[in-house]
Amino acid sequence: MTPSARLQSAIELLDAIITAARGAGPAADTVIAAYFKTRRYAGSGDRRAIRELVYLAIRRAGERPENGRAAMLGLAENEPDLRDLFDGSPHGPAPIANGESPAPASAVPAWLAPRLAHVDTGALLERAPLDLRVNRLKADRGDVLDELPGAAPTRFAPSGLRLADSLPVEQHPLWRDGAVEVQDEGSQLIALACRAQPGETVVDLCAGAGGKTLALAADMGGEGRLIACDTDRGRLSRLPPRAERAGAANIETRLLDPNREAEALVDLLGVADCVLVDAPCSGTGTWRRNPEARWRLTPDRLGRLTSLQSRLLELAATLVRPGGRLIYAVCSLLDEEGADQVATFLAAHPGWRAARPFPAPGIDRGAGVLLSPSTDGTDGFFVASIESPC
Ligand SMILES: C[S@@+](CC[C@H](N)C(=O)[O-])C[C@H]1O[C@@H](n2cnc3c(N)ncnc32)[C@H](O)[C@@H]1O
Repeated sequence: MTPSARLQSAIELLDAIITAARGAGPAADTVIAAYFKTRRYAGSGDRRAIRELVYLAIRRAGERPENGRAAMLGLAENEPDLRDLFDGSPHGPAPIANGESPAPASAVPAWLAPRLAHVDTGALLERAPLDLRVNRLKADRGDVLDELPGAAPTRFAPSGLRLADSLPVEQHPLWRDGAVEVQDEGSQLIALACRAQPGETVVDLCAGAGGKTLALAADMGGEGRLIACDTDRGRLSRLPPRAERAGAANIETRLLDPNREAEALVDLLGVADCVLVDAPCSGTGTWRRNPEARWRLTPDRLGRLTSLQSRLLELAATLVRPGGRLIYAVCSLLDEEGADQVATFLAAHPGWRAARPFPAPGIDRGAGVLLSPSTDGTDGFFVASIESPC
């Protein structure tokens, strides 16, 4: 493909990504994969170059652009050579007309900027590293390090590794044997904040496909009860095969009915040593992995998420035994999803006490801790550890 044809493809892809973001459609990666499936003429070099252009344009625009062409005209402001590729050639984009407006550059949507004033938002858009968690049920970090040249131990998570280059992890024997899982160091630290012990009863209330459940299982040495819940059947169904690969035999999954979650949890009332609420959230802390998520968040959606988060926090509290632990986490840097939620909870529940979830890293924020790409090199998270009265 000519450079102009690549640019035109990137514009078409951006159009599809913008439409998907407007209507809660598929994520950018899914849109890109579907686009190339029907365009076999694009070779691997073309695909790489087009993808690169698409993500550069996405990262540059905090607000959802009008269309793909505006997004790309915006990128051409940073990279003037791109302007020459708007050349009207057979597969290239039409020449730039007088008065055409490029999408403005910004790190975050304007309505969110004041709420993220405490964050280095530029770092939220840098490329994310690839971290692995070594599964201690099957392997030892030192041994895995020997097999992965260029990997280094993570700074704070004791079972983590950071890879120097991206690697098709799922094709690696270490992954196939269950010795490693892909997991950001921040997520590893949240599992660590649970201080799950062998023999305990631990509930992972929003387990999804079980990323943190598997880390908890390793901390429990496979002993005790680990109940992984979620309302999303598809996500939860991905956990059992992962647990099998990881050699984690003590996980039970429980599908919850949205708005009737408590009905499936009656037997756990007041008995859990620890409940993890890894709540559904805006994902502002993971924008470096999903930069187009900035185009999807609206005040309405944020409002729905914060209501759900406070409901889940209340539900989780009913499951914790006297003296037990409630760990609340969101991959968001917004106070309304993090520190404010915990402050409201503590005000309504006298006797519950917050403690720092781990000695380092993170910056204290309200009753919890914020992890962020700029200060800790992890995805952005808020995490709080709250103990119930005895
Ligand atoms: C941040 S994700 C969890 C990620 C997961 N813990 C991990 O480490 O991979 C939040 C999860 O909450 C689930 N969820 C949404 N509403 C829920 C509800 N009412 N009760 C329980 N889980 C819910 C979503 O389906 C989603 O899987």
